[in-house]
Amino acid sequence: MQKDDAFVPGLEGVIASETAISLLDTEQEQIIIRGHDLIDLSAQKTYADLVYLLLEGTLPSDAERQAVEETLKANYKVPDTVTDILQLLPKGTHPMDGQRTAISVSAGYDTTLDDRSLEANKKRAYDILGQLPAITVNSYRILNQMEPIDPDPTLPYSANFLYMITGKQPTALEASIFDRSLLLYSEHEMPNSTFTSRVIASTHSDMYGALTGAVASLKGDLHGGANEAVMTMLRDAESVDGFVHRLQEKLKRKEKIMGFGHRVYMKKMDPRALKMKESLKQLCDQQGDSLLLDMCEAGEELMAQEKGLYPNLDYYAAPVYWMLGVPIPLYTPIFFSSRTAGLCAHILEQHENNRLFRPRVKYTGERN
Ligand SMILES: CC(=O)SCCNC(=O)CCNC(=O)[C@H](O)C(C)(C)COP(=O)(O)OP(=O)(O)OC[C@H]1O[C@@H](n2cnc3c(N)ncnc32)[C@H](O)[C@@H]1OP(=O)(O)O
Ligand SMILES: O=C([O-])CC(=O)C(=O)O
Repeated sequence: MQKDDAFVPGLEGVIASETAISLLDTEQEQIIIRGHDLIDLSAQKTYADLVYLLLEGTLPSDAERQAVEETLKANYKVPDTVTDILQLLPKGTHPMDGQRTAISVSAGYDTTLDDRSLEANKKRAYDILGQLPAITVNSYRILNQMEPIDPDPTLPYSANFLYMITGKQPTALEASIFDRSLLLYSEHEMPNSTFTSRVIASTHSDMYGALTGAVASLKGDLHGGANEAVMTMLRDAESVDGFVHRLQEKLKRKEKIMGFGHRVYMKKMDPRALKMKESLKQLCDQQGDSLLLDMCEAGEELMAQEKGLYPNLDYYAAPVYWMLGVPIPLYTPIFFSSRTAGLCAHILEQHENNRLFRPRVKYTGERN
């Protein structure tokens, strides 16, 4: 029998799974995705490369990347009735909940739902990734009394996603910064949402169910929801002094500051946040307005001094999305859309090499 002292709150540091997908190597300071350093990949590769790497296991050739793009585009169409269901949700529903509902409902349209083979699961992953820009953006648009928008298949997948969000053709810089944000968000070892999806998949439940659980997990502000909370703080503060003052007040009240800290990176900045900070600088230079960068740097300095805490990816992704013209309620759904590539890779892996998750408890209740 397992001893009670095996209990670790929040499973901190516990090895929960074997995986060949990714590792946070805190000693070498690397995020390893199928053998490659994610930060190196972000300098040379696109989100479509990461989709292929995560689902197929190797980096694609140019022709294979092009085939990924074509496959995703061929799956852009969302069934009309899924859009109708989004229309029925109460206005004011968060698009994350719209996204969760649409993914859940999509199970009913899968004519091979009970086929959990690698081949069927991969096809399903590409289908869902293809549909996610329309599901995500149109959840937001419908819930805000706007007409759904159609994808533009002449644009690459990520540029089309940004186009659907803003309704404008992105510049080359905007498209490449958005693509990089998707790449950086695509996979990150065993965060709460990935663990959730693997736990669900381990009962032989299907990919839609595992992803639906993962959306719910990612929504919380201790996880993906932090990017929206960061931007709301920055927007409401309006100035560098206003932002610093707000952070100081929150710290006095012992509140958590969203966008700082990480379960794994304790004493340094999330390397992905550094990359998004570079993108923020580029956008500030291009737009001739450095306010958001100045605010973020002042917040970063204060948090290092006062708490010894450093930014995570959400802290710098938030102002980047703002400068790209993305409405705040879409920040976490975009994170989820990108992460679906990693999540699907984990669900595939779980189905291929399964052991049911069923841990035990440290009982603290009464016993008569
Ligand atoms: C892409 C992502 O999903 S990254 C995560 C995004 N989430 C956030 O940014 C939310 C804000 N951050 C946090 O809440 C945390 O840092 C987490 C949840 C990400 C990880 O934290 P955990 O490993 O659970 O650490 P925990 O919450 O126990 O914090 C340890 C200590 O640091 C403090 N701390 C950690 N993060 C923060 C923060 N953001 N602001 C203020 N204090 C913090 C805690 O208050 C605690 O202090 P104490 O020991 O004096 O009580
Ligand atoms: O790893 C985590 O716990 C959270 C995170 O940064 C991510 O999911 O990208």
